[in-house]
Amino acid sequence: MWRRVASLSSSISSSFLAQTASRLNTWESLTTGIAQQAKGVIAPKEKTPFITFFLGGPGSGKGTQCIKIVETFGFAHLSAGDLLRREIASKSADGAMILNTIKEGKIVPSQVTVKLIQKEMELSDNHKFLIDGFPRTEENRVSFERIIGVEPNVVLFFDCPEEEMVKRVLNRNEGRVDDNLETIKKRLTVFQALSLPVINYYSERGKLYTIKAIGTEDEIFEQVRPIFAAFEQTVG
Ligand SMILES: Nc1ncnc2c1ncn2[C@@H]1O[C@H](COP(=O)(O)OP(=O)(O)O)[C@@H](O)[C@H]1O
Ligand SMILES: Nc1ccn([C@@H]2O[C@H](COP(=O)(O)OP(=O)(O)O)[C@@H](O)[C@H]2O)c(=O)n1
Ligand SMILES: [Mg+2]
Repeated sequence: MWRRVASLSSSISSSFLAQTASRLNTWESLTTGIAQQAKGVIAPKEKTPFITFFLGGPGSGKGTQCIKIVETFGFAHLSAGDLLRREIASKSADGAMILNTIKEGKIVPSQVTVKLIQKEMELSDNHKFLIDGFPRTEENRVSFERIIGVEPNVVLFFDCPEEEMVKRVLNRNEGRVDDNLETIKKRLTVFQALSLPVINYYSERGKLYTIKAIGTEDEIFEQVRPIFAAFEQTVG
């Protein structure tokens, strides 16, 4: 189980800690754990999380490359879109709202998406995360930082011409309600207006790696692989 502990990370939010602690049953068990570690009774097991955001327009190949990174480097893959679609399928209270938002090519309120990501991170045994299709807006970005309390280590941007993205999405064949020309056009507008500012934000902070997302899947992976290979020693 991936855990972050206050004494090991001052940046973690109190709500995240509280929820983590409740999964460990009580605050007492958490603080006892910290005390034991401090005394060297047990070796610390917690690893600092390593967070990667995969950004890019619809059909730019984010999900495809995530699968390759999982296979090669053992990351956990959290697709924001998949988590939202799972919520629709589970007929949860937010399901109808999420479905309408996706059909319209708009962005689901950040609170909803971040909570789903948070739950997956907490349940994961892994400490290395590929967060795919998130953050898609500045609101997404700020909400993640506020609720999860951490920033990404690395951000990848899959830069793909619109024409190619449209072609790929129309051929995707996964039965998605948003893989039609009308919704794709809306999604591309949303991407330009709301997602590009997030990409620029990470570029200004020196965290962005731009991938030329044209070519075969393997050719694109040859751009992606060295980024992760370079971090492999430090990530663990
Ligand atoms: N390099 C590529 N060349 C051609 N088609 C691709 C490439 N990478 C992915 N695809 C296909 O394009 C579609 C969209 O890819 P996907 O990984 O789902 O993109 P995203 O998650 O960015 O929307 C899928 O059908 C996928 O198989
Ligand atoms: N951070 C996110 C990610 C996806 N979504 C919604 O889910 C849809 C599908 O996202 P996705 O990541 O599966 O899409 P692709 O880029 O893989 O085509 C988006 O168009 C949004 O409607 C969202 O609202 N917020
Ligand atoms: Mg995808």
